[in-house]
Amino acid sequence: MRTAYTVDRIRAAEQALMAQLPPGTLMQRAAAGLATACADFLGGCYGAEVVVVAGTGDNGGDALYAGARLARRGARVSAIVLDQAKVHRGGVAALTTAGGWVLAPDEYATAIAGADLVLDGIVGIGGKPGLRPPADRVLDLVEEHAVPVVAVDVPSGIDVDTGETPARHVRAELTVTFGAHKIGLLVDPGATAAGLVHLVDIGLGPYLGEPDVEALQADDVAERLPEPSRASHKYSRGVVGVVAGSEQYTGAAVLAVGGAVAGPVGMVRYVGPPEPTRYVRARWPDVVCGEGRVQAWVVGSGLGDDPARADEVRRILASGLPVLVDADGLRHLPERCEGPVLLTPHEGELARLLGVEREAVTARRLHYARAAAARWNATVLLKGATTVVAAPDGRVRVNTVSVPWVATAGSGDVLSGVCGSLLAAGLDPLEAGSVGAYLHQTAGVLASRGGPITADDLARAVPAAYRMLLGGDE
Ligand SMILES: NC(=O)C1=CN([C@@H]2O[C@H](COP(=O)(O)OP(=O)(O)OC[C@H]3O[C@@H](n4cnc5c(N)ncnc54)[C@H](OP(=O)(O)O)[C@@H]3O)[C@@H](O)[C@H]2O)[C@@H](O)CC1
Ligand SMILES: [K+]
Repeated sequence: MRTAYTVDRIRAAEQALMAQLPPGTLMQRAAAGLATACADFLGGCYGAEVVVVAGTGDNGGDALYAGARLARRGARVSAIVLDQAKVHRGGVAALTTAGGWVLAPDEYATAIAGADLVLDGIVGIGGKPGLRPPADRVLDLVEEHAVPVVAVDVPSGIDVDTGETPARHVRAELTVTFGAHKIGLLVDPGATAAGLVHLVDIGLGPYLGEPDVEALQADDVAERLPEPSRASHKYSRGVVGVVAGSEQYTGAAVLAVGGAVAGPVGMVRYVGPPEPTRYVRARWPDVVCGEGRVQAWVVGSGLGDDPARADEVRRILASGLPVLVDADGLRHLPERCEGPVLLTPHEGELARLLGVEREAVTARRLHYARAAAARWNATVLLKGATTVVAAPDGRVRVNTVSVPWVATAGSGDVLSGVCGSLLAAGLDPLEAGSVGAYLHQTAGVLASRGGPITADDLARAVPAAYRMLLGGDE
């Protein structure tokens, strides 16, 4: 499990650990891990040109001490000190002793133009979003010359607790973070700004407590994927009912059912008008068409605006059974949901639900997913490159496995079927949403292999992804 914490929790853990250790120990642990990660990034230190950009806090200190270590290994390391009066003195002394030097402002452009790597030590967890002068002018030069950036702890300028980027910020290829993941490294747009994230263990673990945000990894997903036992039969494995598609949108029915049959349930029921029913029957002979008992429902994709289907959605939502509500179904939510409900909007749908602009949701994904979960008393899975799943009790999971080719028409219909199948097999909405999102993206990896895919390819790849995660044969 990848776990992320608020800045306050990380600060508290840092205080508790620091009380046990000689002063400066944590900064040296951080700098050592950072220097090793930079050396790996560069593919060796000797002769590499490194520019450290050091702000006024300990983040700058980490960067300067790491610069000193790289200089001792043969790199040519210079530093841009953003404020001479407030810079970490020990860090500057260590760098100059190791053979590095501090640049004068008229040397910045030439040094950055010739750099193999820029180390972003402008601000860390003490930073407010945005960059102040002269950091913004230095970033102009870095971007103009397209120099790769390794961010120290966080990419400077992001909102560390939310991943929001309301103002100018660094875009890193690699972020080397200390002690624990910060929420802003896992949630977009901050996650994208961070690039790859490498965690350096500095010993905070025992002091951190419960995480604020979690991201499942392959072994966590494998533990949660339902598997039948020898005693299982089709009903005990779970039955999922799918209410999707219409005369106009027949594909939504086929794709949502395709996701559902690829999941762990023993049986799928489809309930819909004649035309999509014909398509579903032709494609999935194992699917039972018509009403009957189920353990969970998937409702919503491609329903159109038939009032009878809207009533059906309301009736299902009032049944108390676990329900996944997607797309058109989201227009028929009650004032507050009762029972286990998983809503799966994309950003535009969530914006409509909450009465805000789509851009606002893009900018504040975690905030609006949490707000909707609290508002409707339901778990909200906000689709996107880093999927956010927020439960009404405040727990949050994000999915960081992301394949851009998965963003294709009908992909969400497949996801709804997969997650609904997991709900019917007994997972609660937070588990079904987070496991389903991981499974869906893993299917995307297998189907795409670096090229374009259709939603149908995705559904067909789900069983192989399931098998792979369970450790079965390829
Ligand atoms: N936690 C741990 O266990 C460990 C933490 N360690 C390291 O310590 C780092 C935290 O250090 P920190 O507390 O000194 O704060 P930091 O982020 O360097 O910057 C604060 C300074 O920046 C300024 N400033 C603020 N916003 C700004 C902006 N937008 N643009 C420009 N400037 C801005 C602000 O100035 P002020 O607003 O006060 O004028 C303040 O002086 C942490 O990220 C990690 O790298 C490791 O060494 C070891 C273990
Ligand atoms: K930084």
